[in-house]
Amino acid sequence: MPRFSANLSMLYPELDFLERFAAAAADGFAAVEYVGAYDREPQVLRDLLDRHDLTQALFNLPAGNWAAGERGIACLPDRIDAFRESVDTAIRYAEATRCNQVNCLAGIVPPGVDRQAAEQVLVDNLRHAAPRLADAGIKLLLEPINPRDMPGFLVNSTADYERIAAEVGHNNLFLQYDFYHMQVVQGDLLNTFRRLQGRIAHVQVADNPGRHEPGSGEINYAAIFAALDAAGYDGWVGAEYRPRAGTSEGLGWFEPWRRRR
Ligand SMILES: O=C(O)[C@@H](O)C(=O)CO
Ligand SMILES: [Mg+2]
Repeated sequence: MPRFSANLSMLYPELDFLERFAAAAADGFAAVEYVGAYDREPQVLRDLLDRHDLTQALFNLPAGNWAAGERGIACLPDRIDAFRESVDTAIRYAEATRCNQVNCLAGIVPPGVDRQAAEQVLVDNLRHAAPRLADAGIKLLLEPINPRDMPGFLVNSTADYERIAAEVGHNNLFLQYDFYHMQVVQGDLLNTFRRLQGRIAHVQVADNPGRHEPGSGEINYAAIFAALDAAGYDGWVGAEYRPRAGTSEGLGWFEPWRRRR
């Protein structure tokens, strides 16, 4: 039976961030995830998780200046020291929230920087991060993201992940398999999931086109959820989509799996 995590960076946009924890719990989610909450004290997050009996399923390494358009600093040649500090910060937040996996957003290749050079910076940074996170009992994930939603983003496909993971050469580098991004970039969703399942630590779902609720577009999520079960996938499934109307009103797809208190 799939276990769902509410992605608080996209769900409940009608609420302030800290109010979204209660809303997700009230709607029957057992876990939450988000891009990052480094502007909050870790204990504030831990208190909310405890108060609402929620698991922290995932968050991202610090991703730079989000408002200025940065989407990760791991491939930026002039931010290597900042990246290495970000790993320590992420460990501190993961320990406080009992989160056992973090995603690395590779970043957008800056103008004038060669993609291969940016990828080498990413590889070197992941070689730094993977063992440190492993020592803390935290999985490091790498998420391919489609270039339509995030133009210039360095890691777009599972082939990119496989090439980079082979270069990094550390077993603590897993794949974050976002079905929405993978549908946009490469399709063949279930074959790819099955082939890479041993390296997939987290999946996320949204439909295409529009990145709205599962069942709103072309992706057969009934088949995908059944296949996750059949494959014995025991990770979280991140509900990471733009609600078409109110978040709670749009949770009809989630009915079979709500946690009933
Ligand atoms: O798919 C996404 O956009 C997220 O998983 C993420 O981490 C970057 O926003
Ligand atoms: Mg995602």
